[in-house]
Amino acid sequence: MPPHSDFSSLTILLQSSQGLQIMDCNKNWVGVPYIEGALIVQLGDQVEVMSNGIYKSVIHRVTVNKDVKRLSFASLHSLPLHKKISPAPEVLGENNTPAYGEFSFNDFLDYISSNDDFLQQRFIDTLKKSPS
Ligand SMILES: O=C(O)CCC(=O)C(=O)O
Ligand SMILES: [Fe+2]
Repeated sequence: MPPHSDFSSLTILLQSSQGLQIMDCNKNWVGVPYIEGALIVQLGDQVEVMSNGIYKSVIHRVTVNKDVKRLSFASLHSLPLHKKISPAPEVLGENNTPAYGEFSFNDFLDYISSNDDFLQQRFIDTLKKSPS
């Protein structure tokens, strides 16, 4: 699975073997260790926007190999389809400046269905008021 962040608020994941990798703050790929029965919890784009970037949605990818069969169960938890999501006023700084525009899950679906290269540009980057 190519690099992406999840559109959700929270993703809860169970993997049957190693394969998930996350990108660290130095843009290096780090393997998530396989621990039998462990649930992996990832923050998604909705939390990054609601927290005005205090919490980052994790960029991740999955690698497999021909020798080991791998199953994963990903449960993505999201706000309702048309609910508008924007930075919470409580977390805005002194300047009261949101770093992201508002969006709904429906806006995300429109974006990926009308952009063939949606894996090249993350949806959340289109919401940022200034490039990072
Ligand atoms: O298979 C995995 O470990 C991750 C799956 C995933 O990233 C996703 O479903 O969004
Ligand atoms: Fe994912």
